[in-house]
Amino acid sequence: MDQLFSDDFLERRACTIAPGAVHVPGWLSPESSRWITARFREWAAGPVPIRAATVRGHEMSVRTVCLGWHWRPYAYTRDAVDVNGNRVLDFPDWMVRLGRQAIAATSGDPRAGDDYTPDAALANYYDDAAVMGMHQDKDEKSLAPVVSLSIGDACMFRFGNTENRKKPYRDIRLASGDLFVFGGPSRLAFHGVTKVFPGTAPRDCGLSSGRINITMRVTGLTDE
Ligand SMILES: O=C(O)CCC(=O)C(=O)O
Ligand SMILES: [Fe+2]
Repeated sequence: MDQLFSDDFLERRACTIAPGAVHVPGWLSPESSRWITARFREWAAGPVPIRAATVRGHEMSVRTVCLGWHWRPYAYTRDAVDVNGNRVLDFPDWMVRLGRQAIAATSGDPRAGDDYTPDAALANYYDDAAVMGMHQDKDEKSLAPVVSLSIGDACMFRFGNTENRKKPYRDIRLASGDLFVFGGPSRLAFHGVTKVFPGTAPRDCGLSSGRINITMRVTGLTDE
């Protein structure tokens, strides 16, 4: 039994999508997923409530609450100047540890995550109709990897190239519990979510409908 769930087993399940981009299906246990979903509900309540960011005059279909630093198109600030002016919640220590484990799990080197210290997270909620257009995560000054966790309904995640929104790209189904890390040559790859698959959330993940996605980042910013 121990053998079945050894690190080796998990490493073999990691799938490289592009250089520096790795997908690990089912990385989070149902118990961890439920616990994170409960935290997400707390974050969504404030001090900065979850909101749809406005991009070029249009509200996004995805709603987002931030930790550590508040993201708005296209800058990070400590205070949510486009919502209610409140300071966002601190970046939790447990999430730093989880981020380090994610880097270790996707690199195959148990020490690879030791220096990884994410300081911002975007926690997104997708309802049945929500999508996210192709974009780069490029408001960070650091090129440290982005760690992405998904809980709830599955989605189609489009992972593209670093040049433009067009082909070549790969469509990957991200399901509840999946980990996706993109760094190195893939750090500035365009990516987006083209579809959520309603009714696909496992019963034991803590979320009965919709999809939570959390991306951890290293902003490279300091308070002046
Ligand atoms: O929902 C996802 O899987 C991706 C989210 C994303 O790209 C972002 O928040 O920048
Ligand atoms: Fe992104």
